[in-house]
Amino acid sequence: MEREVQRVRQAFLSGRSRPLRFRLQQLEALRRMVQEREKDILAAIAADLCKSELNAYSQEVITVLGEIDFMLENLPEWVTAKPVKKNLLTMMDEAYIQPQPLGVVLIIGAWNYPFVLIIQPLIGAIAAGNAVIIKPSELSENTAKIVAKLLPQYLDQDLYVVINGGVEETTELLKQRFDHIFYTGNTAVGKIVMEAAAKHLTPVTLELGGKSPCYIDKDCDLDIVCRRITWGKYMNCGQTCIAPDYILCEASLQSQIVWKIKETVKEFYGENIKESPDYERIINLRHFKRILSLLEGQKIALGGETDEATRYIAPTVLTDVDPKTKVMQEEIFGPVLPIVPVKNVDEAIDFINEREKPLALYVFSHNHKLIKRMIDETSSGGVTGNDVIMHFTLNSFPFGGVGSSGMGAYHGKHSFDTFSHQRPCLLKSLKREGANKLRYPPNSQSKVDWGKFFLLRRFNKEKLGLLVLTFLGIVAAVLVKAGYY
Ligand SMILES: NC(=O)c1ccc[n+]([C@@H]2O[C@H](COP(=O)([O-])OP(=O)(O)OC[C@H]3O[C@@H](n4cnc5c(N)ncnc54)[C@H](O)[C@@H]3O)[C@@H](O)[C@H]2O)c1
Ligand SMILES: CCCCCCC=O
Repeated sequence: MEREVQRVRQAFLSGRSRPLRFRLQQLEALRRMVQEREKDILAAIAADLCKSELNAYSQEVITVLGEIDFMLENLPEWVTAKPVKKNLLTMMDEAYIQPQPLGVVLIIGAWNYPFVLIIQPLIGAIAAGNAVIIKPSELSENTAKIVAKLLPQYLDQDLYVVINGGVEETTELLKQRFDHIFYTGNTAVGKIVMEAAAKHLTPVTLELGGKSPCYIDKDCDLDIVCRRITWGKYMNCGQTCIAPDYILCEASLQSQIVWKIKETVKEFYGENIKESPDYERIINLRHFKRILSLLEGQKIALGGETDEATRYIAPTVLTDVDPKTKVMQEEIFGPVLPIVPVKNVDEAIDFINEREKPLALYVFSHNHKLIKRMIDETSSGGVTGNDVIMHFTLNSFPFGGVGSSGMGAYHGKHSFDTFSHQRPCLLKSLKREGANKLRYPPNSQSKVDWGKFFLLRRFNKEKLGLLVLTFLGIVAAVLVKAGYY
């Protein structure tokens, strides 16, 4: 493992990942890979999650292609040094921020969207000029294999390396020194990753999970609300990091919500859900059993049917759920939707704030003020009002968690920033030494007074002010040089 990381570091130190032209070429090659090998990629995702190729394309491949196009279009501007405002002490100098690659980045992916969750950060890391080691999830083994097979056929083989394996291999990998670790997965392993990173003072991005609440106000169109929630909850069989985890609403709304979700489930997946190409399966038996255990002692208002052999769990709704029960203590990550009755929006806000900060928050209401209030008085990674999931699709948004749902963010420019160091560069001339006497010892009250004047004085008309200050600066420099101070 050590040797493999060393090899990637040597490739980074060669400098070839840095030029803009190279980054663009690699991103274009990645796009070619996705386009030319689309069938293989879709087949792998489909095999891992019992997903139709159409769904694999729309949930994963579209996002990847959109992200590559966005990078190709904007990268030339992002890599350019940005001049910054100067003060009087630096106004004759060159001052700019130069984004630079961090070095060797480790990307650890999760299984639930196994392609996009490793390729989207990879796009950002390449765009920022880094070398990358990618560790796909071992649970989505087909996607892990196809990525390991295809990437070296299209990308630089020494700069971008896939290492497959499980806990043992990841543990070994985490002992190595990286310049950034980007991890997607559960919160418990997030802590392990952060602890390992701390040993080398490596910065981390942690894309974690949590229980994303969904508040339904009584002032709303329940037909539409339930269609949107049904879509976001049962997509990928509930195995989506930002799926609505549970509903908070007044008790009187519960029966209508159950009825409308039931109707929508029929519309989306037909009478025989097991036959629907749009309804996936649970990733493995361990997760299947874990989700089943969450149903114990609950009032099942819809669904509840299961089939261990195919890891099928029907779209399920639980009503009158006691917040102290197990289903409300952990992220469900399956097609089970508890409804927890609350008296009003105040109680809903308290409920959310008493728990860990979620990755997403959803609020449904005709009342715009109520939605704004929810946003103001709670915290979560992201929010969508009157819909679910959709904030993920906008790459001008930073995507990430807060508190126990994660740290750092990515997508679009935010990915580029995550994998870049914003390096401040100040280039001075070796001339004009006279002016520097103001800051050299021995200090004096008049030097301090000049310093205060140059650095603390605020002028309304900035340019005019700077001109005056420049003039005064020259006078001061002349006086200092002549030995008056
Ligand atoms: N925020 C996001 O973007 C996002 C996206 C997808 C999933 N998630 C969250 O991820 C969770 C589901 O994923 P998961 O954790 O089951 O995926 P997982 O089991 O695939 O684990 C994630 C990665 O961690 C590695 N790993 C597992 N145990 C490890 C250990 N002990 N030491 C080192 N590495 C280890 C795995 O090899 C894998 O690559 C949910 O909580 C979900 O909300 C978050
Ligand atoms: C529509 C794709 C959503 C992907 C969300 C990633 C987290 O699981």
